[in-house]
Amino acid sequence: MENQLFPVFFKLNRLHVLVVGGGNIGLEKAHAILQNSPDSNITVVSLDFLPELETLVHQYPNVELIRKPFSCGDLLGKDLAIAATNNRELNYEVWEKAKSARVLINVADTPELCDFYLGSIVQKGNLKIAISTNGKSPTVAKRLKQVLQEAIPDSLDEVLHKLVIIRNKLKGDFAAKVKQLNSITDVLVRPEGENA
Ligand SMILES: C[C@@]1(CC(=O)O)C2=NC(=C\c3[nH]c(c(CCC(=O)O)c3CC(=O)O)Cc3[nH]c(c(CC(=O)O)c3CCC(=O)O)/C=C3\N/C(=C\2)[C@@H](CCC(=O)O)[C@]3(C)CC(=O)O)/[C@H]1CCC(=O)O
Ligand SMILES: NC(=O)c1ccc[n+]([C@@H]2O[C@H](COP(=O)([O-])OP(=O)(O)OC[C@H]3O[C@@H](n4cnc5c(N)ncnc54)[C@H](O)[C@@H]3O)[C@@H](O)[C@H]2O)c1
Repeated sequence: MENQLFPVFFKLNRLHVLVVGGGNIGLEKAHAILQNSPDSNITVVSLDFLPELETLVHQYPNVELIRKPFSCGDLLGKDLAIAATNNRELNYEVWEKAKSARVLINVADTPELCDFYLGSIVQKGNLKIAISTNGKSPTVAKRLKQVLQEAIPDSLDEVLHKLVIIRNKLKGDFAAKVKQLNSITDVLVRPEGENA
């Protein structure tokens, strides 16, 4: 198997993310997280911050910026960390400290050190699709996201809403419900032109 990554969907309003570095990459990662999870708890520790990061704080109350050099105490109480400074040795040090604190870490300039990658994300209402190229080409991940964003009809969210109603109305045991739900949604995978 080429890509052995296992995608998960974090509830970041219940977790706390540390970002070390308030430059371009720190901003990009914080922004990507907040686009998806606006209630994320994020602490950014950095010597200085891009003005865009300072603006983000006003928009997202659960984001805090702390102007200081990184120290291992910054990892206390954090669940995930992103090392995004412009100093490779320092990013390595953040990685070492995160590993001893058992905090999962993404080191933006060193994929080999990453416990997890951020994905390129398609959003259609309740539907979310995360794309990874196994770290090979984030640009291709971004392009594929654009293709899928266009290709998936907005009406799919209505389908999801209707299925919640149907799911709650179905009678019978678990197996019977699964059977009915599969039969109702069969149309989604039936080749075009084929009748039921
Ligand atoms: C998906 C996305 C999520 C996000 O960050 O939000 C993401 N990168 C995005 C964009 C992007 N990043 C880069 C470019 C420039 C062109 C290019 O290199 O392609 C572009 C494109 C652009 O900005 O247009 C440069 C880059 N990225 C990494 C390195 C280091 C290296 O590879 O060594 C370097 C080189 C630095 C240098 O050369 O100095 C590493 C990683 N970037 C990942 C994710 C992880 C792998 C994901 C996967 O498995 O595919 C991984 C491994 C770790 C991580 O960061 O989590 C986001 C798409 C946003 C969207 O969907 O719109
Ligand atoms: N994963 C990705 O998507 C990706 C994409 C492009 C670049 N990169 C890599 O990411 C790295 C960061 O790039 P950038 O453009 O964000 O750099 P940048 O210069 O814009 O930002 C670096 C930040 O690190 C902070 N910093 C420096 N020393 C610190 C310390 N001791 N404690 C706390 N903060 C400190 C600085 O204050 C600054 O805010 C580069 O090595 C680059 O190669 C990764």
